[in-house]
Amino acid sequence: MSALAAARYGKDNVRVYKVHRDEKTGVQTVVEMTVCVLLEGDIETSYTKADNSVVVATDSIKNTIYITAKQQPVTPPELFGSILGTHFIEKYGHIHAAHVNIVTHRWVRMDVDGKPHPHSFVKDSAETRNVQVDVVEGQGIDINSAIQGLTVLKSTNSQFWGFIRDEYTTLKETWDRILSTDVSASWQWRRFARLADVQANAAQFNPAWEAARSITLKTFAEDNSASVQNTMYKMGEQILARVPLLETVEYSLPNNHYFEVDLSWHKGTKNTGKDAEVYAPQSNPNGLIKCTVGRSGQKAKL
Ligand SMILES: O=c1[nH]c(=O)c2[nH]c(=O)[nH]c2[nH]1
Repeated sequence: MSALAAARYGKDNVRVYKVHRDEKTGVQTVVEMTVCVLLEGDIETSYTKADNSVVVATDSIKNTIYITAKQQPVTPPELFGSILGTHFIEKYGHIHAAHVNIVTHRWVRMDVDGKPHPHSFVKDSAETRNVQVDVVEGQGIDINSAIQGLTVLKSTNSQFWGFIRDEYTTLKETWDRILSTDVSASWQWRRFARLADVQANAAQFNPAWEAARSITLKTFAEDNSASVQNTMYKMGEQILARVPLLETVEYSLPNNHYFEVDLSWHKGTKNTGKDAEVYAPQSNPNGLIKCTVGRSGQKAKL
């Protein structure tokens, strides 16, 4: 005998673009996002008994995303996700949870002749702003916000020494290395009781994203890094200090290595140590360093 242990379904990769036209100034603002909505509830018989009477078609879910984007603000994405998720649990009595994921793509207003252009934008990197919104009937709304794909490099002021040396160690200690990573940073908000609670705090979401982004960049640039571990911890603690409504901040940072190249075989060319100028960027393998920073008093899961 078998039984359905867990199930959720919905529409993924719903691409949505919305423009706001300010009639007075002629300035237009655009948002492009990729949305996933997955539903949970009393849907077991659709799997076990071929009973489609409990199924909100994924096509209808896609339509609902478009209609909600038309009728409601799509920014901040934390609010849009909460509005969308709440719609499903309120509209359908047998749907008890909605899981909304939104990836917002980076369209940055163009500067032309030193002035912000009213309707032209540039995608200056693969960086995205992401949210995961879980709306659960009777429990509330959990929101996780994130930055992904923010690629950074510093050409000095990064060290790595004092690590374990044993019969497996070949890495040399260094007091000056290249540090490069693709930042994934996320921050977990304290649970919101309901949509009204998210609406009451909606003004906090954009400043939190700006703070997370600027603290990440500033700390990366200014810290004379002892290790990826230590630098990411410094980022996390500053973000928590800046945004009281956050419970945790999480980082996942690949260490994208740049190796020195010994060129002494060519006429004794000096290209190592203090003479290193030409390096070989490595695609793999890479270090991968993760951490979650919480508030002291919270239990650590180490
Ligand atoms: O910042 C670093 N942390 C490590 O844990 C590590 N390990 C390694 O080989 N290089 C580095 N760099």
